[in-house]
Amino acid sequence: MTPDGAAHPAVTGAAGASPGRQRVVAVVPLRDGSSGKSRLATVLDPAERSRLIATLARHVVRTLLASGSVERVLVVTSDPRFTWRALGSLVEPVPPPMDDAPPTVTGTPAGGDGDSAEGDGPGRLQIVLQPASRPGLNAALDVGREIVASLADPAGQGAGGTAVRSVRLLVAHADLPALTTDDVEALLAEDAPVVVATDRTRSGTNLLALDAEAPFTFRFGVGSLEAHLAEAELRGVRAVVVQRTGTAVDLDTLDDWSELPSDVRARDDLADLHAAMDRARRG
Ligand SMILES: Nc1nc2c(ncn2[C@@H]2O[C@H](COP(=O)(O)OP(=O)(O)OP(=O)(O)O)[C@@H](O)[C@H]2O)c(=O)[nH]1
Ligand SMILES: C=C(OP(=O)(O)O)C(=O)O
Repeated sequence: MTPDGAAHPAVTGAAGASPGRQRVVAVVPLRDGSSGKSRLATVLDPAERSRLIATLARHVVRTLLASGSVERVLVVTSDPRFTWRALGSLVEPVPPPMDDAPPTVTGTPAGGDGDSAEGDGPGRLQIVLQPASRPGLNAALDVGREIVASLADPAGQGAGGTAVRSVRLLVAHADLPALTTDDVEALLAEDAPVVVATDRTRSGTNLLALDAEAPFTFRFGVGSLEAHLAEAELRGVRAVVVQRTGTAVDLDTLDDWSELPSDVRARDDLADLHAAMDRARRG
């Protein structure tokens, strides 16, 4: 793995987007509270896996909400009840609308821990139902992207008539225990239309930044780093690859647990899983 802070241009070409004045909306896919972390099923019982899914998602969403550049966070899930239970402590609930608006649950960040930015409006966190008719990770992200694209100002004008470019979409997986606000800001500061934050084996994609309205097919799954770079090339846009500790380390396997920085492994929110993981790791 490369040292923190090192970003690695992988593909170069035409001038890229400058993130300058773009609004940024994060989309976090979170399938449910039971089927995920299946590669840890031999180590953790179902209740522990569910707790791990919730803990990791809380960390990622809290980090995104605390990142100064992120305007709002949409969590796309097929289990809004679990997701609300997992994330509700991060926000002051705002009652969902009574009319036939889309099935979202919104809230504004809870104060008290210094995480919420000044001037937060209602609905900085939205929980979005992934319809059963659109299953899978890539489809979940399409659902999120459609909502994000609808937030773009069609006239290209922000408050006070200043020019505002289209919305920047930041996809972030919900299982990145070492993600920091510095990681998020570093990714968003990359000057390229497509930014891929790869995993520690340099094969997958843990985060992806791109313009919400740019034509681009999500290709998450096995070998998604190469697939996303190929997709960018196909679309004729420049892509850069970023690999930082906080963006690279997800938590799918026992090996991932071993690769976590020791301060992350020791964190309070992972404490109750520590014993189970370490026991399994020792065999
Ligand atoms: N909404 C939604 N999220 C998904 C779906 N599949 C995966 N995800 C999320 O995408 C992220 C990356 O998924 P994986 O790395 O496969 O994680 P996982 O499903 O928890 O783990 P495994 O069971 O080991 O595959 C996690 O935040 C998942 O919750 C899906 O079909 N719908
Ligand atoms: C879905 C992906 O991640 P994971 O390997 O964590 O399943 C991916 O990298 O595209």
